[in-house]
Amino acid sequence: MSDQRLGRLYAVLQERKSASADTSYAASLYQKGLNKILQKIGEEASEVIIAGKDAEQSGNNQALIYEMADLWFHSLLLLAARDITPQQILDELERRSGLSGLAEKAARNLSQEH
Ligand SMILES: N=c1c2ncn([C@@H]3O[C@H](COP(=O)(O)OP(=O)(O)OP(=O)(O)O)[C@@H](O)[C@H]3O)c2ncn1[C@@H]1O[C@H](COP(=O)(O)O)[C@@H](O)[C@H]1O
Repeated sequence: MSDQRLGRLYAVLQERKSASADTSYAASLYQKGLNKILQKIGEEASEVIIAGKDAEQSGNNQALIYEMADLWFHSLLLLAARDITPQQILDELERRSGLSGLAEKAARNLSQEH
């Protein structure tokens, strides 16, 4: 299943914390700091939006798949930088399963009022 592959990539990204920025893209971003990683996520999210609109117009999803992979990669890098495991995100999604998105949103709004 794909989440095993995400887990393997996450493990590589953890290892890259001690790698040289000259040989590792992940290491180069860690060394630039969290703000740089967050900036990359913003850029990749913008590229996903553009690719999503293009996919709707052209009927071709290829560029959207490519840009989404970049966004997932940089999101995994952020998780690794903060020592959050992919499993913790899957657990949060699991916690929400069986609950309508509308009901979940109502519960969120209630908890923000308190
Ligand atoms: N899956 C990826 C992956 N996806 C995207 N990218 C990089 O993410 C960058 C995003 O694209 P941009 O167009 O924004 O790149 P850019 O213009 O070079 O970036 P900036 O100079 O603007 O920062 C590119 O440099 C891609 O190579 C990735 N880099 C590495 N991996 C994997 O991560 C692991 C660790 O990689 P290293 O740290 O490089 O060893 C390896 O298993 C790699 O396969």
